[in-house]
Amino acid sequence: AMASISGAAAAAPSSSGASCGLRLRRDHLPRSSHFRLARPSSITDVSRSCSSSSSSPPRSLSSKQSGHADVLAHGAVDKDPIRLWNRYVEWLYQHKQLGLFVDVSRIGFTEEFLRRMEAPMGRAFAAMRELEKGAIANPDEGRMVGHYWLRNPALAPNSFLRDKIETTLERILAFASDVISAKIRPPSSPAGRFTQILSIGIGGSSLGPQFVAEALAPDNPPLMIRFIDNTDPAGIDHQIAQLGPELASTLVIVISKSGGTPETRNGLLEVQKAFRDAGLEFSKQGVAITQENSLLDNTARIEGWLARFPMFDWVGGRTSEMSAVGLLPAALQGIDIKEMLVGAAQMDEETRNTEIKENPAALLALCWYWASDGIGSKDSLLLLSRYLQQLVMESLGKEFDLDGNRVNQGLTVYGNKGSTDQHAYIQQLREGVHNFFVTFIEVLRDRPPGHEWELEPSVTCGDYLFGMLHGTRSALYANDRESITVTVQEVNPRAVGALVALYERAVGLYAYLININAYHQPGVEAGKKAAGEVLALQKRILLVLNEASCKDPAEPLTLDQIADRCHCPEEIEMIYKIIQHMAANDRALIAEGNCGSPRSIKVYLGECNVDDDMNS
Ligand SMILES: O=P(O)(O)OC[C@H]1O[C@H](O)[C@H](O)[C@@H](O)[C@@H]1O
Repeated sequence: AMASISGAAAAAPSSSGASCGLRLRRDHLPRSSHFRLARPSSITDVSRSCSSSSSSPPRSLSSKQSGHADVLAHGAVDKDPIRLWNRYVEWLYQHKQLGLFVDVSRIGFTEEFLRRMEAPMGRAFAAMRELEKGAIANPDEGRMVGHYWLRNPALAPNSFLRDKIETTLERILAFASDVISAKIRPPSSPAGRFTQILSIGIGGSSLGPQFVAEALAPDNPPLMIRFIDNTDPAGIDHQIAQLGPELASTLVIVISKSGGTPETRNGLLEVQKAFRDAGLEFSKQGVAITQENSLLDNTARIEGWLARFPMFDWVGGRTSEMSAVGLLPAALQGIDIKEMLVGAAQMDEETRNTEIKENPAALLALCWYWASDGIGSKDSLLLLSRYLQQLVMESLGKEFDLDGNRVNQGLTVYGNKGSTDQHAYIQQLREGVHNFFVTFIEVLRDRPPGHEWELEPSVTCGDYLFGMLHGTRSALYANDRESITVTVQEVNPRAVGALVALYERAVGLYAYLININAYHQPGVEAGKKAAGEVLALQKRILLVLNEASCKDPAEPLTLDQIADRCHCPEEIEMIYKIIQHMAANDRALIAEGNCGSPRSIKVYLGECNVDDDMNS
């Protein structure tokens, strides 16, 4: 199998037999540094199955931004095949134990660039060493950053943390084994065992498990997993409907580091209702993964759920794949989680190397720096791009640097898999806006041994995928589009662990190069806060409408009147949107007039609510 990533400045990984793409985009040149950026965006493309390769489209530059044209057009790349081959051989990185290769030869960095980067890279290595020793590497949240300890507990800064990591891992293994062997079983399952997992979580509490399930779960896992990672009622209903009577055999894993994320809470409440409706006892089938004493943890404890596993303050959501968040669901699907940890630990070891050429994460970080954007994709690695999207964009997309300067940093990541991208957006990558770089994730073994067959003389389905990846790589390069290629032998737990560790480290090093905090996400809060305000406004609207509807006769209100009585005339557009949404969902609210002419609308409630429970 193979995978590919395409883009201009950054890169992303993917795993076995399919292709997947990611794209990294930098919308602003790093003002904090004196290094010139080649291109402001990137794509990752990973491919593994016979169906494809992928990447995503680069950011288009406005005419104003095209002032960067001089930067973007930093020259045609070297196309002399023999010089390129020499460059390939000179820069090819190989991790012997892991069978993993990184090829940066198609990124056109120069010797001079590397010399200039030596000192900043040295500082990044030093900062990373401090981080691993337990420094407060996430300064404004005052937290340590300890995901590297998860795969090597001996590195944890004290024995208390070490014990916690080790005990949690033992508990995960024991619990998974007991569930699989039906020692732990649901009370009223016809199958007499758990056969399904329903995972409820969002962001870092879902993307890693989704990626790993897609990449590594066997075709017939001991427990099948499905995900609720949104607050979309139709999506939730769909998952529950698909489970049908198997709800009685479903282990529900609720994952939230904070334990208070509204989407996750909503998913839990919806699923608990489905359990009640089916006459099932949720607590006998529920598991929580969250920080100790969070709202979720307390709920699970008070309700006596089947099990609780900890998340640690010092592990960020987007780097939690090797914590209970990623390991418990994986173990329950029969995935060898110890192998994942070994792969990650081996990659960690290698990415501590201060010799840049021997450090694949440093190579990636430098390429991102040079090109400043990237993407990748594949089939079993399909979800790698989405996983990396959060890892890269939530870590690197920052308004301010560590010194408080406004820098508006970031790399945009998108991607898909294999030839899928070939048939979608490669056209633009090769010929359109030139502000990206691509990362191909190549998987050498495209089918398990004994299953190969030639669908035409001398050619397998996997050969096609291979041809598509390398054809795309060449065709892009011929048009000056740079790429990185990460190659793994096959998609197995060790390789997936290694890829996760590789990209975690590359993000960490790159963040130091551009002097930003990769471990906080202040920008995420703004949207959450605004969402809360929308819900509060909806409650106020309902109170105002109720008051008017209780008059005799009921008094229909225009949007202006509602806004006025809510004391927020500036929110009139949001009031219109809220009423439109409630009317579309038959919420006891009657809107007369034409939605296309909002000023004509008059609204009242179907009935006056005198018992005042709307106030509660
Ligand atoms: O795990 P939780 O606390 O529920 O958080 C889930 C997600 O919430 C926010 O969106 C954060 O920005 C993410 O980093 C996090 O992964």
